[in-house]
Amino acid sequence: MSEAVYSTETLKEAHAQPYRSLEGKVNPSFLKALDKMGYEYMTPVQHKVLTALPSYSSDCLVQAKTGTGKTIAFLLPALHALLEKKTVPKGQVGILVISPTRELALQIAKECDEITACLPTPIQCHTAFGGTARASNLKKFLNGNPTVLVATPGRLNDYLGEEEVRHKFQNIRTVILDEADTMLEAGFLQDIKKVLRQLPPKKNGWQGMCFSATVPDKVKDVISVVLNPGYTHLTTIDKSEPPTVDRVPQFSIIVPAAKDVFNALYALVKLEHAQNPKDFKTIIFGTTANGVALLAAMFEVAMPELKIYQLHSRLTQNVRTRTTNDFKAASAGLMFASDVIGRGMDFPNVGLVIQLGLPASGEQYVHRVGRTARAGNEGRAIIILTQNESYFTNTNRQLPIKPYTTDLTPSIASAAPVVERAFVSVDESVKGKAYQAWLGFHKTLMKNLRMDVGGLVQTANDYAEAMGCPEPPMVDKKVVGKMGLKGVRGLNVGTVTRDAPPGGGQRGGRPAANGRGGGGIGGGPRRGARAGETDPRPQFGSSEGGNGGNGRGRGGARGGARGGPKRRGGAGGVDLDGRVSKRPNAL
Ligand SMILES: Nc1ncnc2c1ncn2[C@@H]1O[C@H](COP(=O)(O)OP(=O)(O)OP(=O)(O)O)[C@@H](O)[C@H]1O
Repeated sequence: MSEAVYSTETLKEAHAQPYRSLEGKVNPSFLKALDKMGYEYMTPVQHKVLTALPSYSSDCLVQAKTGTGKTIAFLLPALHALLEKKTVPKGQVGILVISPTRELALQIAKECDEITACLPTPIQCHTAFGGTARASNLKKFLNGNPTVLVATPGRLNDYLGEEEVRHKFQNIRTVILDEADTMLEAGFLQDIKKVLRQLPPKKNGWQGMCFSATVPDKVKDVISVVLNPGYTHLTTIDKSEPPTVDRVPQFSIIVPAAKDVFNALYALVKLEHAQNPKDFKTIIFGTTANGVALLAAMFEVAMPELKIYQLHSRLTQNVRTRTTNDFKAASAGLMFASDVIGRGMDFPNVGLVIQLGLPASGEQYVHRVGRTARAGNEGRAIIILTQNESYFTNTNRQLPIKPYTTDLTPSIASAAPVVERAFVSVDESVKGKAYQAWLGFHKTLMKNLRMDVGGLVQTANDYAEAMGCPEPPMVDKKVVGKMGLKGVRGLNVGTVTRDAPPGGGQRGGRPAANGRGGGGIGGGPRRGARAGETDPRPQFGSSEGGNGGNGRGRGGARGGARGGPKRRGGAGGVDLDGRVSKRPNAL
């Protein structure tokens, strides 16, 4: 099949093989569970894995488009082989699934629970990720029978630091990397290697399974950390097809400058909503967590007719989980998100994905687009870029992006007063954090953006002006130093204290030459902000891994997570919160 059509109806029409045809090959309890889940036919990737894999214990690299049912495609053979071989004693982990994000880990665990629900003896599936109570989860894990563990790398490494935990992996039989290209990328690779060092060696015979929608060549170079040479490579992607969700119409809107993005986004959402007022379920991806929080805050005021959601690493894990579940169940709403849900997450019936600003890569763009048009449904995708950022479409010519068909110019002009008014209600500290995150994110892209530091700061200040800041928000001098922006004209440098978040600034903080007549104390902090609402730490120089839930940083601190390794390896970059870290921008 060349098209990704995967609802039961369309699968039937496409003459997909029914799960029934696997009777005698797959444990009947799984077939019963699949039937209960409403999965009558195999999607192409499920069919391929279940019929073309030499054995259900074979090492494999599997590539299939987003939203085509890869989760079942790895769980089913691994679980079947686990039950058949019976080599994993009670209390030991048999299958380890490693996922890049907390939300995805939860989603996989839920699917595992469903598929094992009809077994005569239930199987326990545990999760381990940051931002959750470590001690009680670990106790449950150690005292329970976690036959399957779904984990994010940071918390997993944290667990594996304990002798008792390592003991539970002595009979491991399958290690699965979901979103394998991300897991084997520079940022995560060190974590994965560290995990593998704590597990029994590969020569003991455990199976490795790597699944992803995108598999760049650089990943194939390091795949040997989990797969034996001679592994089976299965793909349902036709080589002649563009490597993307080709049946999703994709459009771009190029606006002149950073100051125009808010008006353009508002005008676009207004227009798209008017065209589809019923069941308008849309995800809007921003570049940094704090940038996303800003958009959500503005839209809450500007568009009260829509239910607004937000998901990013600056929220507690409880809030993240609740919001994930709410948005999954919602029939309509506007979700503002960072890449914490850029991959793998299955939100039913999302009809539109909007990306505001540059994705980390062409692959990440594809994964974000893949949040729509899932399981056979329709969907569209739109990316808004500034003129400076428009190189993205030129350097990713394989992506089928066409110019947006409606001229938004008049709507953008009429959006301006609404957006301006809405920003009046947005807290200055939210603006300040978004400004700082913007600087951090774009600093790493200066070469591509063809900007020097002066131009970068000027553009950031235009962005601040567009959000209604009377002058550039204050940035802590330590942060300015870490960003390598010391002495750059136009910055409002000061001392940001515990009570004064970025954008606020301590009274009496040293005003800097901001090129706008000084002043220095930009948009003071909201007085009496509750503890925990502001970030006492300078926002650069630490590596949180807020996306991956690696057990450290904000979510971890609040949820009682213990610190994992201090940093990830790899090329320097800015994490999803716009903070400089040692790892690249991708998840
Ligand atoms: N055999 C099937 N029949 C009908 N629906 C299915 C089937 N298998 C999976 N689905 C549904 O398809 C959707 C996508 O599945 P899944 O999340 O596993 O896709 P994926 O390929 O892992 O996506 P991504 O690349 O984004 O991670 C889910 O809603 C899932 O419930």
